[in-house]
Amino acid sequence: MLVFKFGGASVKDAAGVTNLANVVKQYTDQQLLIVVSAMGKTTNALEKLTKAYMDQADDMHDIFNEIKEYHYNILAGLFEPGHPVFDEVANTFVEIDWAIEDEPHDSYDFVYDQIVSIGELVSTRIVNAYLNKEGLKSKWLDVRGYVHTDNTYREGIVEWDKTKTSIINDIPALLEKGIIVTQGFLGGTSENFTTTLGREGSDYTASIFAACLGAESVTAWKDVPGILNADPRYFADTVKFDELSYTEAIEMTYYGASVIHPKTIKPLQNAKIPLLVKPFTDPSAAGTVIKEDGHNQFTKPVIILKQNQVLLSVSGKDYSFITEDHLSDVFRLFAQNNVKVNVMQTSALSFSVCFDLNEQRFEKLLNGLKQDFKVKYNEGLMLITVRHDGVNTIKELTEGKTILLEQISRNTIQVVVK
Ligand SMILES: Nc1ncnc2c1ncn2[C@@H]1O[C@H](COP(=O)(O)OP(=O)(O)O)[C@@H](O)[C@H]1O
Ligand SMILES: N[C@@H](CC(=O)OP(=O)(O)O)C(=O)O
Repeated sequence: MLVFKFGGASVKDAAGVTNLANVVKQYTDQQLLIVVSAMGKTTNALEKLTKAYMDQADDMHDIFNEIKEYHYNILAGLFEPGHPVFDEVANTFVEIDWAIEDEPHDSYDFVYDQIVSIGELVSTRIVNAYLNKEGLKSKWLDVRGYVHTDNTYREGIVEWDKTKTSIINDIPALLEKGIIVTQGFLGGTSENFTTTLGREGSDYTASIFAACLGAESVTAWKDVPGILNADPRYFADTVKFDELSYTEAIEMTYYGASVIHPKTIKPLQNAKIPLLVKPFTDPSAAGTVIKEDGHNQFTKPVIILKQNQVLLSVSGKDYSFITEDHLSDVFRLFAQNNVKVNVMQTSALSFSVCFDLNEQRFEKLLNGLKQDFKVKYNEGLMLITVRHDGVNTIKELTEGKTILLEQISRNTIQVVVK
């Protein structure tokens, strides 16, 4: 059996959904499980809605109406009026109406997951209905009953044993009957609350299903020809990798290559399942194959840019040396607030850490750190990572910029710049 993952870009409009169905039609001789993300930039819009609701902002209903409007336009491009999918989508949106009628709950991350998850619940309703309309036998599956997580909202940790048991118990028999369409990015807790797996986590969902089912391969259908040496949004002369090893792919995604979610590769590597990254605009193209013996050929350095970084330095209030005790206090606060470190550096009197900005978590982290340390920080920075022979590339990329932190290892150069 095959696992397909279609991301937001592939289903951003009615033409995208039609294209998805055309791709799927080429694989009707195979058992298929299809993981779908929210349409276009819906997750960003739902994040905005969550913030507006938590702040009880005046534009809360306008933001929500825009999200509904966007989906109803796509529906209108795909179905005749009166098709049952209109009601299915409306009923799914009603869950947000109910949620935002009440006073905001204390936990931002909990509310976030209950609201933001609607993006995938709606997109999969639309895709599933369209596949059926096109004569492809498919079934909508609520992923929250299969991908079980703990209750770390916005970053659900998958409970693998329980997840594997649920998937193996039901999915093979369902696949015998037809295609399965399910939501990426979502999980469910033991109390039946919705969690999300971290932004762009739908790739990870595909890998979870593939690993549990022993799939032949996973294909992530993207708006790029495959994995390139750099993000084509920022660099003109990119080259595509025909093959990559799991290890190189893990390193690239760990440093922030946003084409694949960082948690995706490991389960596939453990189960020896190849990951294909292919363009949804040209389904017969080879794309990139990530596999155990994937041959890494670096004709150009790999470049990874991470925007919206914070560089924070802590030092003792009494100018004392930074000791292991201090570091353990600092790391405890990072772990408690779910802030992941991208780069760190220690000197005698201070400890510097670079991480992605998440406003709510950052505020809590700062409050904690300020109890015991002097804290300085810069926001709005960029982390540049260059791998494989990147000395000249890093020089070019940092020209005219202020370097605030630099770290060099055998294969990798990282700089934080303003
Ligand atoms: N090294 C890279 N190779 C290819 N694409 C990359 C790379 N780094 C970043 N990207 C970006 O990743 C995007 C595709 O990933 P993503 O947007 O997460 O896809 P989707 O959400 O549709 O699954 C591309 O449009 C591209 O801008
Ligand atoms: N919709 C979620 C999950 C996801 O993976 O999306 P995409 O496949 O479009 O990156 C997000 O935007 O974070």
